[in-house]
Amino acid sequence: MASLDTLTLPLDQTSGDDLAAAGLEYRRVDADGDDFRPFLQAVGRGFLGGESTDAEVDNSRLTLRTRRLTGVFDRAGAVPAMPVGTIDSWATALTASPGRTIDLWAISAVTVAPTHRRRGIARAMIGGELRTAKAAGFALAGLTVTEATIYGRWGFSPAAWASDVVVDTRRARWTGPQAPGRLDFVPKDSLVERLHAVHERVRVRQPGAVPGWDGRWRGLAGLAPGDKAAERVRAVVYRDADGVETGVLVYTIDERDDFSAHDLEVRTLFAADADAYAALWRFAIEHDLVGRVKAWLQQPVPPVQWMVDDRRAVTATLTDHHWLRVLDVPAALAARAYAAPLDLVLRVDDPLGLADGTWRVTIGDDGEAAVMPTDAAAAVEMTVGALGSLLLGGVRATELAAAGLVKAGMNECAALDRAFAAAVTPHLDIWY
Ligand SMILES: CC(=O)SCCNC(=O)CCNC(=O)[C@H](O)C(C)(C)COP(=O)(O)OP(=O)(O)OC[C@H]1O[C@@H](n2cnc3c(N)ncnc32)[C@H](O)[C@@H]1OP(=O)(O)O
Repeated sequence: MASLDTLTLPLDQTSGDDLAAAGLEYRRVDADGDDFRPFLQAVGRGFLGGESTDAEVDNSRLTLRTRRLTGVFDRAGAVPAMPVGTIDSWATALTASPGRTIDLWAISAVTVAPTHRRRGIARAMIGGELRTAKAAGFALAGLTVTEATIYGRWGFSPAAWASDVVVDTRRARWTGPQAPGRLDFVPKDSLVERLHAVHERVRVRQPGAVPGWDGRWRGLAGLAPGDKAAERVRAVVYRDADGVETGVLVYTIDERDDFSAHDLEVRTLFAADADAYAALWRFAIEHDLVGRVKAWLQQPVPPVQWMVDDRRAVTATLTDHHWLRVLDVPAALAARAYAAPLDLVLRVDDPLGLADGTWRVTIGDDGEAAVMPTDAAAAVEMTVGALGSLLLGGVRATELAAAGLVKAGMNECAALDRAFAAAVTPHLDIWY
């Protein structure tokens, strides 16, 4: 279904009616129409950015043409063409366990004009996306968030995490593996293809990951208009002993007062195997005239901590990154492979009524889940948010039970922990 053209789906009637009752218009925006520039300016304003130039509008259009753009308009406003609410969405693929993906309704660009905040516009827009996604057969919706306080009320919850990493290179002597391949600088204008190719190898094995897109790669590569650091972007690739490109590092060096201790800012580092990872991190840490390496969206427990002699030279700050919302419990649970058998009755509470119900969940020795509706008494109860967090195995049922988010006995929690244990720690390595 990732191939489904979401642009052809109708607008949600409930949201349209709710907004109309408040004197507001809910309508789709065509990336090639007159509405597009004001839509983009509204998104930029919502995310505290400046006004987009013509070149930036053209660049954004390349991506947003394939997405479902929806705006909320106030015809009584001073500039009625400028939406007071924006949202975009598209069908993509979430890796549920290594080598297995499930269709995901991805949501982004959620903004409401500061003049119109806290009147229920976001509620209407998010509700509209969830109902549309559910009606189209999606089992999951997902997003990355500006604030952790916003989306829980709609059943989203963190399912994959990422770490912001800072390495003090003066303390970090390399003790990690010696990679057998080679490193080479490559030109910026080759990076869209290179980032795409390496990331595709990474993300299919990485629970919590989604594919990138050309606009994302252009941005990281310093090829998007308006990028003030573009001329400082450099890129290095790793090729293994067979000449296969398995890693790419894109970075800038930001000057500090001490000319021997600048900051190397990693824009992105994708490595399809351990050798590529070690080679690229070693390159960054041992770079001359660099005192600090900073890298965002790294693995929750970054392996580089184990590759230097003073592990406290590496600071990793964990943050929730990928929030999921279950829309169809049987389909979401069937998406992944499990680590151990399980047989229990699960009750899921969903205040929005999209994924409410009671199911018998049976996981066989083959790690496959069968999920059937049942009237039997539930041994385990949880909110739809808790289920979203457990789904990829990024958090243990025992931990959520301690927080009161899962209601189950110790034995049921232990069984859930064994079954849901992730083969690879969930991680999302891009913003979307
Ligand atoms: C996937 C993404 O795009 S993440 C980006 C989110 N957007 C931003 O951070 C941009 C800046 N912020 C905004 O544009 C707006 O404040 C939004 C989109 C976050 C909220 O829009 P609003 O129209 O004001 O929200 P709305 O009025 O529908 O609020 C619905 C509920 O969420 C609550 N809420 C809204 N924003 C926030 C917030 N930032 N933190 C906590 N609660 C919030 C409201 O209080 C309300 O709660 P209630 O139902 O208990 O009364």
